[in-house]
Amino acid sequence: MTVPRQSEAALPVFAQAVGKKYRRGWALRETSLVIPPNRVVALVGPNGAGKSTLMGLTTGMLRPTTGALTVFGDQPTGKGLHPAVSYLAQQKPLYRQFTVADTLTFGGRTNPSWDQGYAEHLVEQAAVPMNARVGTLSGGQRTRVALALALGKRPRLLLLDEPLADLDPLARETVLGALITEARAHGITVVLSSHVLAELEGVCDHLVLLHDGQVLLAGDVSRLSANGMSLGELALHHMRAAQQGVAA
Ligand SMILES: Nc1ncnc2c1ncn2[C@@H]1O[C@H](COP(=O)(O)OP(=O)(O)OP(=O)(O)O)[C@@H](O)[C@H]1O
Repeated sequence: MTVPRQSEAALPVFAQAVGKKYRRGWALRETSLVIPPNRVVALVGPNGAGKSTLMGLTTGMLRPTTGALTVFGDQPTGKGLHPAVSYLAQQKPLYRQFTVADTLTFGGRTNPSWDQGYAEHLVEQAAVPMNARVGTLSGGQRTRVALALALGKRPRLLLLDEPLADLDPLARETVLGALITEARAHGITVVLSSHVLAELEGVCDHLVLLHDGQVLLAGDVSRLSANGMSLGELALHHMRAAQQGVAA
């Protein structure tokens, strides 16, 4: 896959034959992948497929063993996130002793592109009290604060590693709805990893399916599912076929 250098700068993620080897073996092998702009991407695959590893390479927390990966044309340095990228880990690491207001102030101090008004608006929209300590919030409220922190940076790429795992079904629907509205309104590319395929249905328009450290399927859902399969059906069909060792 050859992409001119200039175009690479427009791509949220561009991976060329990327491999990542841990002591126990290869977590990702020869992975070539383009994540185009303005997509809401479902990053799916069975346990151990390499999803978190791909996220780690994109944030720069991990370095590739082989190949190269760029984020808007830049190789992640490992010295903090790319200025255009926000990352929300599953554990949503927030300071429990901080109030919500303190958390947003912290966001402002650590991000040059911080939009305080926008972050406050997102917290207010979620009806989370500004003066509440983070440690006293419910899982759903913490997720909304973590999202406000991630979006307040005004990222062009938002990485979410199983962000909804600790939410009840209603809160999942609300949080996803709010997230997608923001992403579409502001042209943010979102990469969402989840095992709950049903919740990605109607939300994600692009699919990256990993299996055993390799890309099994990647592309816009409308193009991949020519026979009308939903995103969930498509992913399950290919995962089953890969598990049985047959071509889908
Ligand atoms: N720090 C590490 N050291 C050694 N092996 C690791 C490390 N992190 C991940 N692995 C291995 O790399 C492979 C891919 O792991 P990864 O966490 O990227 O998968 P995943 O798709 O995110 O899985 P899950 O859906 O279970 O979270 C697995 O075999 C895992 O055991």
